[in-house]
Order: sequence, then structure tokens, then C-alpha cells
Amino acid sequence: MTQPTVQLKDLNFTYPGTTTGIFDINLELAQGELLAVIGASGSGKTTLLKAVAGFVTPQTGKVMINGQDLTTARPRLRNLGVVFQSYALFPNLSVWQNIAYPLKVRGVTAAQRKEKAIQMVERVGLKGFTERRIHTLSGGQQQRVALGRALVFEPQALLLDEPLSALDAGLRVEMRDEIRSIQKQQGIAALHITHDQEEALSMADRVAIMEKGRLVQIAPPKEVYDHPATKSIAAFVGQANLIDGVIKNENLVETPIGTLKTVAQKRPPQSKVCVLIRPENVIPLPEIPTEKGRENIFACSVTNDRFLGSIRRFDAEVKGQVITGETARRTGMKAIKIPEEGVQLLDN
Ligand SMILES: Nc1ncnc2c1ncn2[C@@H]1O[C@H](COP(=O)(O)OP(=O)(O)OP(=O)(O)O)[C@@H](O)[C@H]1O
Repeated sequence: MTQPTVQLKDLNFTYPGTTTGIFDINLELAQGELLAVIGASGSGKTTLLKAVAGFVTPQTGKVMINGQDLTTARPRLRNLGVVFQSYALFPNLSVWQNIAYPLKVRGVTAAQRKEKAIQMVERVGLKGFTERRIHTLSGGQQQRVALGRALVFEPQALLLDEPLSALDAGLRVEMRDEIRSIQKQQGIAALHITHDQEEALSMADRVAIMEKGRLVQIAPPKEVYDHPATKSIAAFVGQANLIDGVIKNENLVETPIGTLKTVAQKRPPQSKVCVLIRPENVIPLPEIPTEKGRENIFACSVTNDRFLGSIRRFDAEVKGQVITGETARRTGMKAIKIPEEGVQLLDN
């Protein structure tokens, strides 16, 4: 197995005089991997990034970068490219001069740094803007400069702290693809901090979820979404209907909306569970089917119906319980169907 680029071992850091920080962090960032760290505000994402970057020094544990123990090394010596939410660019310098700056502080000759900076200007899609001053650029263009500046000195890894949160929605989506493609092209490992779970799911090779300073699940995006380790992760990642249930047998679970068929599972009868149903698994039916024996179909009344362009998000009330669904269909509905594969069981 190839050596991980960044390896965090049993890392603990508490802010002086507080009980907040990050606890028991174990994480490996493979070469070329983009790992997104998500979590609620205050869960410790930025603190984790600061520990990797060297802006805080953990009380215990190790930060290894390409096999070297850099736990207490100064930030500069770690050779990591960092992009923050606020771009922190030099307003009085041009695009290429901003990008060339890290090369200047590293003692690269003037001719070489101009050549490298101009190559990077093109790589981040700013050809034609080389001589422009920073204040004449849009937010997205400034973010490209920040990315170029973080990559120009061929860092060991890239640390991105909410790099897109200052951009408007459309540009944010465009820049996701852009950052991803530049990161892949460069073959560089990246730790991407974001509070935007959609951004994390769409960009990352793996997603790490933080809660109260701890990593609670690390897995590929699809696995985190389809098989969240806990109820709180299910609620945090994507939209979720979470209802209480009691296991009846290996295929059935009793819930407030009625008996739900599930795929075969091994929990013993009477176990209390949390039932997770994602909105896309709530299928609207225009009529209540008359035939008997129809499983997982429930008569409902629609209490809210939101038009979101390509889809509708609706609230269907079934026996006093609201189940949110999403559909591209435009027709009315009298019942919902929840396929058994769409019924996930989590510990309660
Ligand atoms: N310098 C500091 N001194 C004391 N406590 C701090 C300091 N910086 C952050 N904290 C606390 O540490 C916890 C984690 O903060 P951190 O900034 O890492 O969270 P975050 O997940 O990045 O949040 P956000 O999404 O809001 O940026 C919070 O409770 C915060 O109040």
C-alpha cells in the first residue's frame, strides 16, 4: 500500500482554558484523494485543519505528512497549500504577482517565478487576466487566484477551508467542478472543510463527519448517504425522514404510519430502531390501490407541496406523521409508496 500523504494519529487538541477542541482524531489522506470534512457549526472542522496546517499544536497525537512527523513543525515548514474562505490576496499586486508570492518567499529567482506563476494562471482558468489587479476581479476569479497561489509551489497537500462559501450559489457549483478537476490534474491530496453537505457529497472521494470535536464516520459519499452510521448523521447528510420503529420480524417493522416491509435484517423482534426513509424513496401514487395485500402503501393527505423547479418536495401526512418526499411528477397524490429497499434501520 502506498504511504498516505497526511496521517493523523490519536490527535487531541483542547483550546487553552476550555473543554472544546478535537478529540481522538485518526485519519489518513491517500495520495491524490479529496477528503471532505463536514459537520455542524462549531463541530471542530477548522480546528482539525489548523492542526494539520500547524496553526495549533495538538497536546497529544501525531501529524505525519508524507511519512515525516511534523506535529510541532511551524506552518511554513509543512509545505502545504492553504485556501481560506477569505482569499487574503494582496490587493495592490497583479494576478500573477499574487500567485508568484509563495515562490518569492521560498527564494525562487524572479525569472523562474514569473514563468511558473504564468503557467499556474492558465491552469486555474485566468488566461488573459495575468496583469489584472485583484480588486477588479469577481469573487470566483479571486478564488481561482487563491487556488493558484496555494498550488504554485507544489505543496505536499492542499487544505481548503470553506473556499466556496463567499460565492453565490451558481458560481459555487461551477467552482466545485473546477477545484475538483484541478486537484485531480495535479494529483494532489486535499482536505476540504465545508458545512455544505451537498458540496462534500459531490466533490469528495471520501467524506468525514465531525460531531463535537470527534470524527463519527468516514466513508465514500454514497455510503455515508445510504448507510449513515447514526441517526444524527442521517439527519445531517441530505434530507431524512426519521421515525421510531419496533422490529416485528426479519422483514417487518412497526411504525406510527403502519407496518413497513424491509429487506431481510438480523435485529431481534421487539428491538427499538430508528427508521430512515430518504425523500426520493417516498413515491407518490395518484390513487389508493384497491387490491388487498399491497405492502408499504399508505393513504395520505398532502399538507405542503413546494415547487423546486425540476422536482417537488411534498409533505404527506400519514396517521398524524409527516413524511417528506421528492418527485419529478406533477400529478396529485392520494397515497405514498415506500419500496422496501428504501427503508433503512438505524440504532435508536
Ligand atoms: N481560539 C479559540 N479559543 C477557544 N475556543 C475556540 C477557538 N477557536 C474555536 N473555538 C471553539 O472550538 C470549537 C470548534 O470550532 P471550529 O472553528 O473548529 O468549528 P467549525 O466546525 O469549523 O465551525 P464553523 O463551521 O462555524 O466554522 C467551537 O466550539 C469554537 O467556539
